[in-house]
Amino acid sequence: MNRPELILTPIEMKQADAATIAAGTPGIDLMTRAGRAVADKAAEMTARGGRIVVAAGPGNNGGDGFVAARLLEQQGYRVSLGLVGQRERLTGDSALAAEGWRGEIVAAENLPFQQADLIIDALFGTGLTRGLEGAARIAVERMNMSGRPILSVDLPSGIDGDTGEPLGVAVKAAATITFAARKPCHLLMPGRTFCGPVTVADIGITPETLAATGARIWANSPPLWLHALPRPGTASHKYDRGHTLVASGGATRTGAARLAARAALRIGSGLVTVASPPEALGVNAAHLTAVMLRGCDGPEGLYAILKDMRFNSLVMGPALGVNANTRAMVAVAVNARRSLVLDADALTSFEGIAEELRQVLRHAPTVLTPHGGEFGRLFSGHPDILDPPSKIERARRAALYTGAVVVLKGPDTVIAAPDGRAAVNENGTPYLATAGSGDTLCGIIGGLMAQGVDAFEAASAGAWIHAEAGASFGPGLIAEDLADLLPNVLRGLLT
Ligand SMILES: NC(=O)C1=CN([C@@H]2O[C@H](COP(=O)(O)OP(=O)(O)OC[C@H]3O[C@@H](n4cnc5c(N)ncnc54)[C@H](OP(=O)(O)O)[C@@H]3O)[C@@H](O)[C@H]2O)[C@H](O)CC1
Ligand SMILES: [K+]
Repeated sequence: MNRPELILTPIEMKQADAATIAAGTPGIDLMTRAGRAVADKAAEMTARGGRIVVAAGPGNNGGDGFVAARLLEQQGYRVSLGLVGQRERLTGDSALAAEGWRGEIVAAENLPFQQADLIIDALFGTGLTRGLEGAARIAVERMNMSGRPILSVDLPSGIDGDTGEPLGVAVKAAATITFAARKPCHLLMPGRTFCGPVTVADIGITPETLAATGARIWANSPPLWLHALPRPGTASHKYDRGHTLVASGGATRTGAARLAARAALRIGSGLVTVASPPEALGVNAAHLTAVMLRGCDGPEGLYAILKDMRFNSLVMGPALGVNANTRAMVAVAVNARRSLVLDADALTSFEGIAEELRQVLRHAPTVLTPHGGEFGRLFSGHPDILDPPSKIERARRAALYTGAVVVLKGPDTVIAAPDGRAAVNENGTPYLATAGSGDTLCGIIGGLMAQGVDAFEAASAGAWIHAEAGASFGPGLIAEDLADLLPNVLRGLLT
């Protein structure tokens, strides 16, 4: 199986860079390999003899641009190069790289972008510290307005490598070539949409060196969790595959729990039961077949059900109601020490009192699945959690604070564990933004935990599988479809 794909933050990348140099590879060699990779990619995108316009910045990103410019000219391209800043101010490896460029150097904002067959954006990479102003800003605006394809070196200039946020104006690239590993901005929104397809070039920094930085962010894909997915043995009994309990809302709010329950069953939970308020038993019974049904009158009812130790995984929140009753049910669930997924109303019931939730959560493996709005409500009054500009950091801090795995949903769903591990999902589809989609996701995660999958792997696998199912259907998707798309996704993973 492939290795999980490690994502490096700009700081970690600099550490890996420095460690490689300290181990004997000169920095200019790394830059030359990086520049060669850029030139190869540019040549792939442009017919021989075409016109390539390179915009170089004052740091090493610009150095990569100088190397690429030289190599492309040697290959017969007509290359123009422009610089932001003074040639004499270049230092270190980028000064060395600039020495290899014998052509003219113009001011970057005056480059003939309109006439380019390809623009190479080598203005700023991982060293960007603030929004672009002056000549750099004008150069980026002109590049974007030219309508010509742009290849960004490392990342689109103007995008923050850590967060994926534009710090002002930013390059809209047709493609991006990065080095050694992807950075968070290549996966997180909106950065991902500025990059175009991203190629990772090997410049001789080993996977061991990357890992030695202590990097703990991964692209969420099967190599991260496939080993943990349950595979029933020939002697498996349904009780070996766990029993998921899903709490239903009142008589007019029962659909969400059934969506979660069906997904839990499809993902392989041996048994699934909906715990329904007495007044909703009729409507739930009318719609359930393989999923079982139990009457459950609030916290006391739940306490009674959970005396049966075979219920090993609970899903609570979808349409459960935002109130003290829900809070009390969460407390009962947590005290029963079963695996727990809390979503929607089970989170919003703790609006502004995340401390109360944190107190109860210490007891059991728990996954919280908020979308951005629920996250903001739950942690209102916690600027330390809500304010970091990186979505990964926000999810991590929430995980650390609550002791739970946090799935912060969106087109770039981030899954974070209290120990600092984080995964970023990127296989979703906008069609998943539909009513009931989240209910299905928490059913999938609960169903995986019922089968003994650890919280972080269950949440990561659940987010990926859910997105894959949605993407496989595409236009017209409704939440009712999702559970029945799971077998096909599972077949692809397990056979
Ligand atoms: N990672 C690797 O293994 C390799 C990476 N390479 C390339 O190097 C860049 C990172 O290079 P670095 O020099 O650290 O950073 P940048 O080139 O991105 O930018 C730094 C310079 O830009 C100035 N700066 C920053 N923000 C702005 C701004 N908004 N406006 C104007 N100037 C700005 C900064 O100056 P300060 O004033 O902030 O001090 C620097 O002068 C990486 O992205 C790769 O492309 C290697 O070539 C190969 C190995
Ligand atoms: K760039």
